[in-house]
Amino acid sequence: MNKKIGLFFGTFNPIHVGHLIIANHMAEFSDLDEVWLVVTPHNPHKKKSSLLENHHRLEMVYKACEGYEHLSPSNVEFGLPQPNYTSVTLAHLQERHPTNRFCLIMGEDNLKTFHKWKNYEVILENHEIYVYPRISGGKVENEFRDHPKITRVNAPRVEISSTFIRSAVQDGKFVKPMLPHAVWDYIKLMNFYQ
Ligand SMILES: Nc1ncnc2c1ncn2[C@@H]1O[C@H](COP(=O)(O)OP(=O)(O)OP(=O)(O)O)[C@@H](O)[C@H]1O
Ligand SMILES: O=C(O)c1ccc[n+]([C@@H]2O[C@H](COP(=O)([O-])O)[C@@H](O)[C@H]2O)c1
Repeated sequence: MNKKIGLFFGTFNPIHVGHLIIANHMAEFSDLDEVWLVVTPHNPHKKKSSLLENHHRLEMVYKACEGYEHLSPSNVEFGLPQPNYTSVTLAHLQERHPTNRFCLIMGEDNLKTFHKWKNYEVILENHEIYVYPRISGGKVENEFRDHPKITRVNAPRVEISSTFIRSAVQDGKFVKPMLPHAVWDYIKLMNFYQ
């Protein structure tokens, strides 16, 4: 069956409620059939230090998606060259699942730097992008304004970050409401970010 899949890429170190609210909103309130949360081993624009191992980040995404029928974790980038360029991953997925239509889900912050991504023109030629609002500085390039392949989805803004959570856990703070329950329990059990 032809499915329209939204790909929500991230390092998810760890996945938090902000991510989950966006993924669920996209699955429920857009024309996407499913949302896949793709765990990225190495974002080309970020340093790899202080990252938990891939399988731990994936495990947390698994736990977060439990009970959400339309959300699935994906480890597709684990087997691809690093750093992980999204254009490479998209080409790989399209070849593996030729009948699916893959769209990118990104926050407005990422759209502002999208012109610096490798082969961004090719991505836009072959895929739609669903953008949700995020508070951030800078401006969206003119070429991406009113672009026929870019759709804005008015998802709620929840400004939580993984960086904040890592630093709070290290300081012994109780930040359980910012994380899916099972993710908080796993972080505590494994003594992550201490
Ligand atoms: N609170 C949030 N609401 C909506 N989108 C978010 C939120 N936090 C992160 N994102 C988006 O989710 C994707 C994955 O984010 P990522 O895993 O880098 O999380 P992060 O919280 O931004 O992490 P870090 O603080 O470690 O940089 C990115 O596209 C990012 O813009
Ligand atoms: O392909 C690129 O050139 C590229 C450049 C920057 C970021 N990305 C991807 O965008 C995703 C979200 O990035 P981030 O930093 O907001 O978590 C992450 O999975 C990265 O691999 C991809």
